Amino acid sequence: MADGDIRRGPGRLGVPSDASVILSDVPGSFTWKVLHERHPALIQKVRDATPYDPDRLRALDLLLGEITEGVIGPLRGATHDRDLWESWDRGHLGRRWDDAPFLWAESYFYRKLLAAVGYFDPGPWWGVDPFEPFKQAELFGGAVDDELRALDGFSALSPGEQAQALTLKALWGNRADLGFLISAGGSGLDVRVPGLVADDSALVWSMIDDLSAAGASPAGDGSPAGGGPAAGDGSPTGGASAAGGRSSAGGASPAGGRSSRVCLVADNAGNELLPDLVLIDHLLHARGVEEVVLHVKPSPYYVSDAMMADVVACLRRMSAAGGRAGEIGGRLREAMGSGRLLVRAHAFACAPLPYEEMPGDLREDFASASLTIMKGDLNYRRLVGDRYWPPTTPFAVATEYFPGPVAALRTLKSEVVVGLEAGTVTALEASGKPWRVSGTHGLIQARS
Ligand SMILES: O=P(O)(O)OC[C@@]1(O)O[C@H](CO)[C@@H](O)[C@@H]1O
Repeated sequence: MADGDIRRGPGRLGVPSDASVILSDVPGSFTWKVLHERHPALIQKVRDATPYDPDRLRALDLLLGEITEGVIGPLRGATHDRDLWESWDRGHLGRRWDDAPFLWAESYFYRKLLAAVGYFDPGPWWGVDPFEPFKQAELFGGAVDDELRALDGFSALSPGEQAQALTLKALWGNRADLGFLISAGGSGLDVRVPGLVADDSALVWSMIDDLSAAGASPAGDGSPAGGGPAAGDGSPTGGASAAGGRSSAGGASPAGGRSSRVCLVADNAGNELLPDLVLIDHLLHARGVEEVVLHVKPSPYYVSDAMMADVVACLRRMSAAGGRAGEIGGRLREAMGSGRLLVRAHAFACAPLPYEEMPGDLREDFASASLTIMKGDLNYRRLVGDRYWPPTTPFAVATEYFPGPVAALRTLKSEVVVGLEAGTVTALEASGKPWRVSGTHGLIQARS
């Protein structure tokens, strides 16, 4: 494929021709720095965090050499996902890392890092998560203690305030991104800007309320469960048992034949996954949603991306915290046991491709959901396409291909953005701040 073709990417309905695919080939640019500064720093951190043997250390050195001076090399040896990666290659093997799409190059880097540490190889390093030390430190840090304790005051909020608080916790939890923090350095991220650059939260909650209203109340008393962020029961402890929610919502078909089912596509573990789980509990327990499917990564990815092991660790952490956090953790365990909370780890979750290219089974999963909530920056890039979109391109146009209602909760940590008002773009540009990539700004976007 010629360079021009890589930039243009596959054609898309409704995509302006100037929305070129983001590469990393401009020295000093944000994407170039991710490949040339963040990834080498991460290799060093991984080396320091785990006492690897000489073979693993040599492999990490080779990877460092490849990403700094070499071209994109193939996966070596017999690996379980060779066929997958062959199908995901778009002619980038053998090219310079900088010349592949940024999304492709980053994803493949994480796969090669797992190869270097022997994560998939039979032997002593099989299944040893190179990012586990960082995730553990975060999960057992004081910030998580504070967040879990804060749940105790939650029931004092009005239902509308609860809806707002849950959404914002889940949104800003996305700042807990250990890969991004490597670039941010010891001082951490700059202070967040509270006003969102786009805020479709009212639409999100009205979609959720539609689901609830189509069934009976989660309390099983026949009263409507939703009514917007400011209506309904809303209390995480005030609803019915799991069985009550299931029977009430199960008979209805709120969205043209869809069942009351929400997919949440998780991003980071720890301080992001915890509020996601609290939100899920709220949907199941207080909003009458029948079933939630939580999508996680099948293997370590982008440092802190959540896997099944992280879901289990968060539930244990909640239970151990006691109080309201413990209650929520207990209900979520029950929901997992009864099948109302399903966890999926689809291979495509670690694919270097936009969701537009998702396989049929994943498409069906999202198509059968009344709402899919995409968390985080990488999911956003994959949802709308990792391109230099004109920022006023409507979110609905960029997600037109998606097989069902979809919402995005994201802090801005990369260059792509759509769905902004022209005035908002003007004001953000006038600020002179790196608002697209600093992790200080957030958005909630949705289309029904
Ligand atoms: O998906 P997340 O955790 O919100 O962010 C992933 C991320 O750290 O990686 C990319 C740059 O390397 C950006 O999309 C973003 O900064």
